[in-house]
Amino acid sequence: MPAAPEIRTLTEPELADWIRALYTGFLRPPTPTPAAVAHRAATFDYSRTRGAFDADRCVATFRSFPQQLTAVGGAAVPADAISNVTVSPTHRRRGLLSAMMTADLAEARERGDVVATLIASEYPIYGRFGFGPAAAVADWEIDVPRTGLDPRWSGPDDGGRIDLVDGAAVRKAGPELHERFRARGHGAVDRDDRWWQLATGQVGPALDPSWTEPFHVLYRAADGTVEGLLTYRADDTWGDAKLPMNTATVDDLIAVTPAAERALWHYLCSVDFVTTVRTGHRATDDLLPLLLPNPRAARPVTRADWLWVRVLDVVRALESRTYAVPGSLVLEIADEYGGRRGPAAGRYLLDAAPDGARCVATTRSPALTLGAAELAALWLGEESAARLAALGRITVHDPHAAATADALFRTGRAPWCPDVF
Ligand SMILES: CC(=O)SCCNC(=O)CCNC(=O)[C@H](O)C(C)(C)COP(=O)(O)OP(=O)(O)OC[C@H]1O[C@@H](n2cnc3c(N)ncnc32)[C@H](O)[C@@H]1OP(=O)(O)O
Repeated sequence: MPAAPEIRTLTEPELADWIRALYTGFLRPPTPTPAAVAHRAATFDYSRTRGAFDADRCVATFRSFPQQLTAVGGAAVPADAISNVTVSPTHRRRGLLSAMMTADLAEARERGDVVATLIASEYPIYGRFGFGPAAAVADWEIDVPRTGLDPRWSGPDDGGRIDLVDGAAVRKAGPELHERFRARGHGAVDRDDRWWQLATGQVGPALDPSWTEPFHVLYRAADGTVEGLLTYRADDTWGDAKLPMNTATVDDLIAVTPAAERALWHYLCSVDFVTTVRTGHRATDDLLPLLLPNPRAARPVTRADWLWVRVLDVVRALESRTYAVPGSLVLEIADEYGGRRGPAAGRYLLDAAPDGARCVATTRSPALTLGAAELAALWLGEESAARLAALGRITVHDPHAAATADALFRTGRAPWCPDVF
């Protein structure tokens, strides 16, 4: 029987081999370019980058980094963001992911992170570790000629203006705009400098020779404040009868006012030649379809789980968000994975009010018993307790408790994480 692969953190000389394993797991051409290695070398925290090594070959990858996740009400909570998870096909289903995850989550809890986050490649992987789908996304395809929008539109009529700008202008205005955006949207995560460099091509061409420059547009309100950013690409498709049939695809559209959101969508649907708009991943309750005079012109093409959350510290997670109405609830959280007690396990009394909440361990009888994954699905307002109870995933001890939980936890707008990480 060959020795089990050794799981440990990385040293810099092993990075190229680690990236090769990463590309292998994601079915990308395996050998990284020197630029890709150099870029990651400059941005990685090796103490949070794990690999599994069989003899001298890296056969599994796992990385985490610090992140700020916006809770309901706008507070940023420290999150352990998990990414780059792969196990090579030669070593699958031997527990390598489980071992790397267990080690990372233990460190995150120790560090004081409130939650762990990830974007799951496939639904069945992470529930077993206490992650729950916490913010879904939806994509629409807009049939532009059917939207009912005025085809003679030539810009916002609200005093604002739209400007095409270059990547340098986006790197200047984008981060501050995004800070305002994420402070008002639960489910959003922070973006570092590297995010803006990648989005604007400062490092893109070196990392990926097929990278092409997108179009960037800023919306400024009448007083000059930047309130929205749109980044999009377009193809070059023409029909047989010399009719333009171009598709514009959104890379990023963030706005801090409905006026900016409305103007940016209207702008994109007004670009000459563009007959189809692909929206990219939006909030499931995005304003978009209803911004169009004919909402059916926006055909839903995707609705899927996106951001997954794992609560590591129940007290701080519940105290960090706001609640629409006052109320109290005793929750029993059943949390076990890999045969051990998980960090969310316990019985908690939540005393919630619109201006804050208090959560303490309690011995009182629970109103609801739920798993860590279900707690995550409720925490950002994504899921309904009544629905989880109907599915048998929440045990209801008090007949009013599911309704109370929904009154407390649900939010007027759906959570949304526009980013992939
Ligand atoms: C945040 C991100 O980076 S998402 C990207 C995740 N990576 C990928 O999808 C790339 C392709 N897939 C892979 O690399 C691997 O299959 C991984 C990482 C998903 C799983 O790694 P493994 O080492 O095989 O997982 P491990 O052996 O620890 O499995 C633990 C349990 O999860 C189950 N499991 C693991 N992966 C899957 C899956 N894709 N679908 C269903 N069940 C799964 C296993 O069957 C096992 O179940 P058991 O305990 O009941 O026996």
